[in-house]
Amino acid sequence: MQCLSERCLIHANIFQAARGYRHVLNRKMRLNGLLLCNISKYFSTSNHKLTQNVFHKADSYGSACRLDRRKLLDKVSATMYQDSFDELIDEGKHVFDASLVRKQFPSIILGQSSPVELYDGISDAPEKSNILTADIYSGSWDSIPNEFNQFSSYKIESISDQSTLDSTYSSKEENSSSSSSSSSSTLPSYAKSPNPVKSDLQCSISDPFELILDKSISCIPVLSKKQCTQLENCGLHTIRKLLSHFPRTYADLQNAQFTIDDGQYLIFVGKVLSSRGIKASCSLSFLEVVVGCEVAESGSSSACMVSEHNNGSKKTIYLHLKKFFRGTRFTYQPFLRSLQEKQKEGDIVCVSGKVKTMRTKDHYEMREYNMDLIRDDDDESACAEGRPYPIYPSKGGLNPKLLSDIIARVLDTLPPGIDPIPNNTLQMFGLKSLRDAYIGIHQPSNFKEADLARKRIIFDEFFYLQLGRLFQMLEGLGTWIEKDGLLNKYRNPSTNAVFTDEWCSLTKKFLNSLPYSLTSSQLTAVSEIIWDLKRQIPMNRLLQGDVGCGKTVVAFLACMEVIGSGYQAAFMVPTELLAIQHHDRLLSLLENMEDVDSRPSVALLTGSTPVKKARLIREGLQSGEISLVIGTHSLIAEKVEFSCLRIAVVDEQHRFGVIQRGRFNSKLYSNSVNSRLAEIDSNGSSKGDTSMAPHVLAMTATPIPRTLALALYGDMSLTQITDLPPGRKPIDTYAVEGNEAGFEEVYQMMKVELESGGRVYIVYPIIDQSEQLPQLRGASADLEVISNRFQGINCGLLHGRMKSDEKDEALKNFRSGETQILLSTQVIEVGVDVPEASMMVVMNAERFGIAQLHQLRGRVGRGVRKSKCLLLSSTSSGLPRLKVLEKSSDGFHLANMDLLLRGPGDLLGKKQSGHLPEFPIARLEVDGNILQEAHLAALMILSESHNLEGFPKLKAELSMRQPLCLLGD
Ligand SMILES: Nc1ncnc2c1ncn2[C@@H]1O[C@H](COP(=O)(O)OP(=O)(O)OP(=O)(O)O)[C@@H](O)[C@H]1O
Repeated sequence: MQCLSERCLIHANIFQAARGYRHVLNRKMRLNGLLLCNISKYFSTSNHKLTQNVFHKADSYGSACRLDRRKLLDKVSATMYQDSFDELIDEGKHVFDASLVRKQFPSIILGQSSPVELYDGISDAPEKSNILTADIYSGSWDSIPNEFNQFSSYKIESISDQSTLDSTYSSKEENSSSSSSSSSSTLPSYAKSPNPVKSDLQCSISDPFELILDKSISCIPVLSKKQCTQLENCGLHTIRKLLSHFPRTYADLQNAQFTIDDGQYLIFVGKVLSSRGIKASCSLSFLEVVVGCEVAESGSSSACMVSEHNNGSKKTIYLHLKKFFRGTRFTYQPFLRSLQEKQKEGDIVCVSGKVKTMRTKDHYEMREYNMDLIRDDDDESACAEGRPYPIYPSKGGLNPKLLSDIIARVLDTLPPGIDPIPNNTLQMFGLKSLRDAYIGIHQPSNFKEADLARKRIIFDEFFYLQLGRLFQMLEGLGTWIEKDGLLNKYRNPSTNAVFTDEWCSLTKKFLNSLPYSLTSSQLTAVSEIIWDLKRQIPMNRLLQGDVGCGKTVVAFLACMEVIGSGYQAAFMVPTELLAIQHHDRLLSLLENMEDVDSRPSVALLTGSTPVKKARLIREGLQSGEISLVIGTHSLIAEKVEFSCLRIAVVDEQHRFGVIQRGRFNSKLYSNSVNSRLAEIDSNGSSKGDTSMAPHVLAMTATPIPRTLALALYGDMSLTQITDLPPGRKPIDTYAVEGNEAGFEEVYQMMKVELESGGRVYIVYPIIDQSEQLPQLRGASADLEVISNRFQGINCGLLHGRMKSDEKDEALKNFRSGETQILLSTQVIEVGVDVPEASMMVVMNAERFGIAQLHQLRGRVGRGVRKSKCLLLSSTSSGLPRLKVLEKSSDGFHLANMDLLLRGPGDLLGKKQSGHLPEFPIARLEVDGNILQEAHLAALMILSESHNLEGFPKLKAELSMRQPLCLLGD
C-alpha cells in the first residue's frame, strides 16, 4: 500500500492511465472497453494546457476555501470526463489508501466496498471464479500479475466511521455522495445497480440453480456500470439473455475458396489494405475499402492467414468494397474522413457479400457487403488455429469484441449444474449439456462442436414450447387417467376414431344425402374428429388437406354431429366471398335431406349483413334457435353470444390471429340452456354435465409439413386428407415468359379454351396499374384490354376493393357462365369453388410464392374438364422457380420447397404474426427433425410426471421461459 498525496493521486491516475493504455495496446491485459475509453480521453486531455492548469490548481486544494474546493473538484472531475470523483475511482478499479484520499478530498465518501480487481481475461488470470462464489473478490487482488500491481496496489479501505467526514460538505456533494451511499454506500459504480455485485453473489450461494441464468448481468465479475447499462440498453439484462445472444455466423479464418465466380455470395477473411472516402462529383461520394485476402490457388484446398505475398499454392485477391452516397452533404471531407477512419489499415476483417469480377486480375468488387472486425493489427488472440470465429449480430452499437469478452467471462464462471433437462433425456437424444452448449456455440473449437451446440439450443427452443403447451393441456384435465389418455393420444394420434355406425342420426342423414361418397381419407378424418367430439375435453384439431380435397364437407359433418347432439356450431372463414359460398353450398346439401324436420337452422353473418338481420341472427344464436352460423370475423365480435356453442370451425386458420381464434375458446358453455335443441337429438346421445370450452377444428389447405404444424399448433392433433375426390384430372401447368410472343401464345390457348366452352380466371398481382411498378399488370386496368382482345365474350372483374354484393355478383355470374373470363386478384385464392372453371392465367406470376401459386392453381381442375394453368413471368429469371410447378402438383413437396426458399413466416402469408412462436435460432424449414425429438421428449417427461413435480428444475425453467400467452390460445 502506498501513501498518496493529493498530487500523487493525480499523478497516479495519469500513470495508471498511461499504463493501462499501454497494456491495452499490448493486449497483455484487458481493461474493460469503457475504462479504455475514459483513459484514452483522459490521457489525451492531460497533454492539454487547460488540463494541466486544472491539475496544477488541484495542488492548492488543501489551502483553498470551501467554495473553491468544490469548484476545483468539479473541474477535476470534468477534466477527467467523470460525473463525480467517486466514479473516477470506481472506473479505475484500483485501490487507494482511503484515509489519505479522505483527508485530501473530504467530499469523496468512501464506504464499505470491497477491493475490486482489474479484470485480466488472458491466460494469467486469477483463478476462475464462479458467479456463485460469494467471495469472488476476496484475495483475488494478490493474484494479479506483478506488473499490474505496480499501479493497482492502492486499496480503498472500508470506512465505517462516517463521523470523520467533513461536516461542511456542500449540499451538492452531499446529495451526490449520499445518493451513492444510500444505495450501496461507496461500492464501486457497477455495484450501485439495483443488484449490487456482492450482495447478489452472496445471495446466490443459497439460490436455487434456476436463478443463475436469470440473474442480472450486474453480477458478472468486474462489469462497469456503463457496460452494464450498455448491455441492458441492448436488452441483455440477464445472464441468459447475454448467453442467448448467439453468433450470427462463424468465420473460417482460413479462406478455402479457390474458384471465385461472378455473382457468388462468399465470405473472406482478409487484411484492410486501404480505406478511402472519395468525392466523385458535387453530389456523389463513395467509400472504397480494399481488403487483401489470401486464398488457395485452384487445386489447393487449404490456405493460411493473410499474407501480402504470393506463396506457392496461395495467392492474394483484392476485394474492393464500395459504398456510394448520393447528396451534397455526403461529399464533405470531414464526413468522408470519418468514414474512411472507421477501418484501419492492418485490421483483420471478415467480409461477406456478392462478388463481381473487375477488369484487373484477382480484383473483385463488392457493393453489398457485411464487414466484421476480427482483430486489430496487433491483436494476436484472434489468430486461433482453425477455430471458427464467432461473428455476433450487431446490437445497439455494442463493440463485438467487448461483447465476446464479457460472454467469455460468463462462460468461465458458469457452473455445470445449470441444466434443467435430466441427464437421461440428454443422453437419449444425443444432446450436449446446457453449459457445454453455451460454450460450444460461443467458443467452438471446430464447426462440428458449434453445430452440436446449436442443436441443443434449438432443441430447448422447441422442447419448452411443446412442454409448455402439453403441460397446460394436462393441467386442464381432472384425473390421472384422463391425462394419461391424452398423452397416449398424442403418442398414437391415429388410433382413436369413431366409425359411421356410431355417428349421431343427423350426421348419418347428412352423409346419406351427399351427392357423392366420401373418399377414404375424408371418412377417416370425420371418424377421428367425431371421436374427439365425444370427449369432454375441448378438441384442438387441425384438418389439413390439399386444395380441393374436400375439407369443407368433413367440417360440415363435424358440425352436424355436434348439432345432432343438441349444441351449436360456428364456422368462421376469412373472406365474405367464402362465407357466402359455404352457406349456399350447405343449404343446397341440406335441401337433399329427406327428413325436413331434422334440418338444422343455418345463418350467415358477415360484416355486410344488414343491421336488423344481424341483430335477429344474434338473438337466434343467444336463444339457441340457430344451430349453425357461418361467417367471417363478425362471429367473434363482442356482441355475438352463443347459447351452447360446442364446435368452432376455423377455415384457413392461419389467416386469423391467435387472439381471434382464442375468442372462441375463451368462454365455457354449459349445456343446460340447450334443452330445446336436445329434443332434436333423436339418437338420444347423452350430453355430459359439465361446462366446457368449445372444440376447435382448424382447417388449412396450406400443405403444412408436420413439423411446422407441430410448432404452430403444438398441442393440436393433426388430421390429414391425403386423397382427392375421384375423377380429378391433373392440371397441365406451363411457365411462360411474358414477352410479346409469350402473351400471344397464352391468348391463343385462352381462345381455344373459351371456344370449347371453358371458363378462364386471369389472376393479377394488383388492381390498378402503378407508376412505380409499371411492369405489373392490374386487374382493373386490364379489363378493357382483355375485353377488346376477346370480343363477344363477357368478362367479369373481382377484387378486394369491390363491395361485398358486387363481389358476390361477379362470382355468381362466373359460376353461372354469364361471364366466361374473370379478371381477379388473389381474392379467389382461398376456397373459391367453381367446378366449371378450366383455365387459369396468372400475370406476373413471379410475384407470387410457390405455395400461393399452388393454391391459386387449385381453383381450376375441380370439375370434369381437363384444366390448364399458365404462369406468365415478366422476367426470364423468374421462370426456373415457376417451372417447379410445371413438374409437381404435390402440395407437400411444393410447400417444402417454399419453406426452404422463403421461410415459414412467408409461407403462411404476411399477416400471420402471432401464429408462429419466435425461435431465435431454429429454422423450422431445416430443423424439423429436432422439433419432432423435442415433442417426443416433452411427452416422455410429462408421462413420467404429469404436473412436472418430478422435475422441479424443468418446472422452474418452464415458468421462466414461457409466458403463458405464448402457450397457446
Ligand atoms: N368425396 C367427394 N367426391 C366428389 N366430390 C367431392 C368430394 N368431396 C368434395 N367434393 C367436391 O370437391 C370440391 C372441393 O371441395 P371443397 O371445397 O370442400 O375442398 P376444400 O378442400 O375445401 O378446397 P379448398 O382448399 O380449395 O377450399 C367441391 O365442389 C366439393 O363438392
